[in-house]
Amino acid sequence: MSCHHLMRRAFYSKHTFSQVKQLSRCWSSAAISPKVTPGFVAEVKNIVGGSNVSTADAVRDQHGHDESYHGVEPPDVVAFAESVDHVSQVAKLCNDNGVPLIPFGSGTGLEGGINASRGGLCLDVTKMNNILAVNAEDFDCQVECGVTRVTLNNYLRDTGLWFPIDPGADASLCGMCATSASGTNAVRYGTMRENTLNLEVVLADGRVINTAGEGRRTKKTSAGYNLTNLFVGSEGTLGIITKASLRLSGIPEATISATCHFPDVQSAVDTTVQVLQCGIPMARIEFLDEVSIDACNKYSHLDLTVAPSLFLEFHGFEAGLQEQTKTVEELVKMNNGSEFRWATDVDERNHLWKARHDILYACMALRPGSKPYSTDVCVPISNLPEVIVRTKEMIKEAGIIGPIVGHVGDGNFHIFYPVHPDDHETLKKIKDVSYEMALIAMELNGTCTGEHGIGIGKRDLLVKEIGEEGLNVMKQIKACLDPNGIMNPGKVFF
Ligand SMILES: Cc1cc2c(cc1C)N(C[C@H](O)[C@H](O)[C@H](O)COP(=O)(O)OP(=O)(O)OC[C@H]1O[C@@H](n3cnc4c(N)ncnc43)[C@H](O)[C@@H]1O)c1[nH]c(=O)[nH]c(=O)c1N2
Ligand SMILES: CC(C)CC(=O)C(=O)O
Ligand SMILES: [Mn+2]
Repeated sequence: MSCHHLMRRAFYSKHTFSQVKQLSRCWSSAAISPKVTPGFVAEVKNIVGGSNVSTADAVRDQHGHDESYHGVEPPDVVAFAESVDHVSQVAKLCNDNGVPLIPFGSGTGLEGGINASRGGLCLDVTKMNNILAVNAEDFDCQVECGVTRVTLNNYLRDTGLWFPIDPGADASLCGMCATSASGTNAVRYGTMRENTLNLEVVLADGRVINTAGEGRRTKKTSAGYNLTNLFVGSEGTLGIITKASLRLSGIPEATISATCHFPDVQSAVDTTVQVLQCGIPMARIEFLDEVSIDACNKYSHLDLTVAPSLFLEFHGFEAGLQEQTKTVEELVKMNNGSEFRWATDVDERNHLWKARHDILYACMALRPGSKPYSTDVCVPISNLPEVIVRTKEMIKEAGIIGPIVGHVGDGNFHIFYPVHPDDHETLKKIKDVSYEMALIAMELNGTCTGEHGIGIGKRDLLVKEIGEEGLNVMKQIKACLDPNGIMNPGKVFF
């Protein structure tokens, strides 16, 4: 462990979140990585242009944290790339000088992925925001790394196509590749893994590769190793993704949303399993426990019954949907669920899903002034009731507030703990319960993260999940692609 790392660790363990935030600002006036010299900054300016480089505190602070509870760790310098050539030259410069290089998509991550724990250069790619091609007949497109999900969908509106992966946040599409994001539509449309056809990646030494070969954008390939999926979920530790070829889907002819509630968690999850077993191609099946529903009612002005609930969405042809909704209604009834509350008109549907996506902010409003500590585990769906019920017991025993929401159709769920950053006692309880929950998920053949990634928060869990040997192979791959260890150091592994 480097001296700098030890210093940081000691520092963070002794200070409150707000002190750290304040002090890291003072710190930030001095270079964290001694290799970021004025000469180095001048060379970066030569590459991307003076106006695309900043060492201002405000800019570094803004780039030193994501939407998670982790404190601010600003980089020494922020550079804005405008082309692949910029990215390639900056990578080579960092590599030659041993300067940490942290790719920045849009900063919506939830595991501290962009924190500059070891200082260095943050490469912001938001200016690379061109939609390069839409091949409507082939259901695919190619975008530069800074294009966000909402921008792409607005652009596609008149084509009858859309990009369905929806983490709620308006993340950059290559940031979504980097974290292997998914969200509410994954039960029907898959995750970033299934929807990425090819990536252009700049490696640590500046080389540029296309993971499936230049220009390839097929739905299938058996050509060699799957480099595309090596980079999906690599969290900026293997290279900078500069372009993505993505699969698109047809906008469904008809869409219906509904909510219903249940006497307990088990019946909501049993219903989900039975719906999937019947082969109903649900677009969304989201679980919200009674605490989340209460938070949603208050924050998003809904008037739902405060009970474990499902938010459902059906996509398809009008006639088919009638059959599907009828079957699901019957299954809900069989499991003692309530009547459906329908949301058929577009405004009503948007309001419902906005409320679901705003859950993070709704939960924080339960404790004004709090920050969100979010968790993310995924298990085989039949084990979902057990992990949720056991976690709820731990939450009750610890005396903390922990609303649960889940992409139940995938066996994936989150708990958001609204916590005051200075409340160490509660924070410790939350960390303990979260850790235990991840261990339970793994004991039940699950993973410690379904969609948010490892970042800095789950590094010790990764080795438990993958095993020493598996982790060693990951480290060997990293060493092969990034021998100087400059790519987002301190993320995914220690
Ligand atoms: C309110 C809310 C709700 C949700 C979520 C966030 C928030 C704020 N998320 C998480 C989030 O949307 C997700 O992590 C994004 O995919 C990250 O994209 P950014 O562009 O913001 O990456 P960001 O800039 O935060 O970076 C994330 C990581 O990727 C790396 N990175 C970014 N761009 C890169 C590039 N071009 N090349 C290489 N590495 C790059 C970074 O270095 C970092 O390690 C989520 N997610 C989810 O899966 N399901 C969900 O339901 C939700 N819900
Ligand atoms: C845990 C949350 C902050 C985000 C998320 O993944 C969700 O709302 O589904
Ligand atoms: Mn989620």
